[in-house]
Amino acid sequence: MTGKALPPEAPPDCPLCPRLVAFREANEAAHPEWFNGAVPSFAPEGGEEFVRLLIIGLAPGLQGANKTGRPFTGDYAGDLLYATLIESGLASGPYERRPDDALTLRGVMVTNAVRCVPPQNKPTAQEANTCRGYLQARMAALPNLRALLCLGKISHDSTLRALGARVASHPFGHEASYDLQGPNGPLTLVSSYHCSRYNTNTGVLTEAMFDSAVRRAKSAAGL
Ligand SMILES: O=c1cc[nH]c(=O)[nH]1
Repeated sequence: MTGKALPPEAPPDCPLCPRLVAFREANEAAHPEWFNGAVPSFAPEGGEEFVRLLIIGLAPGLQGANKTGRPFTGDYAGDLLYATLIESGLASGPYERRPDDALTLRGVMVTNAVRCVPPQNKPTAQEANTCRGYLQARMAALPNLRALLCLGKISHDSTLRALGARVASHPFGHEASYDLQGPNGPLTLVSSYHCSRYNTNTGVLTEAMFDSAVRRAKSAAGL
């Protein structure tokens, strides 16, 4: 943690993680037309007060959210995430891999544990710690938040720490679910294997498994 209170959204040119700033600058030089910044959370229709479920990914993909500026937009993980949200009634299409595609979320916000793209898709523990202040502020700014869906172990662990809960007492697992205290009242945390192409290609996560985790989180959120 930085020790300093952070706002719910990072400025696009957030300076907190030197390695991520250097990576951003290299990406900017190579692809000036890309977004190349800390990616803001994707809010539902109606805004923050309508958010009952917060979906927390790992970090922007280089050619996905880092390019388009919207979480999970433009890469395989987003294809699966947004198709599943549409199927379960938590979003309305079309999802077309671009931020102006008119996709709308219903009662759900999508964010990331780390807001800037990391090299090789792997944030360091220090980067997750530093970015956690934004996640804490993000949760605190959602007055009607009831449930969290954490995609992958890094998101799961970072979210537990953001809530002041012990990681060792709340092990990660697919559809692991814990009742915790959030900044604005009780929260149910549901975890899922990350919806990455790697996990679906290797059979770690099937579409049916992902759908089931999303529906569990939807139900916990009362949506
Ligand atoms: O975790 C992820 C993966 C892809 N895109 C994101 O925004 N987050």
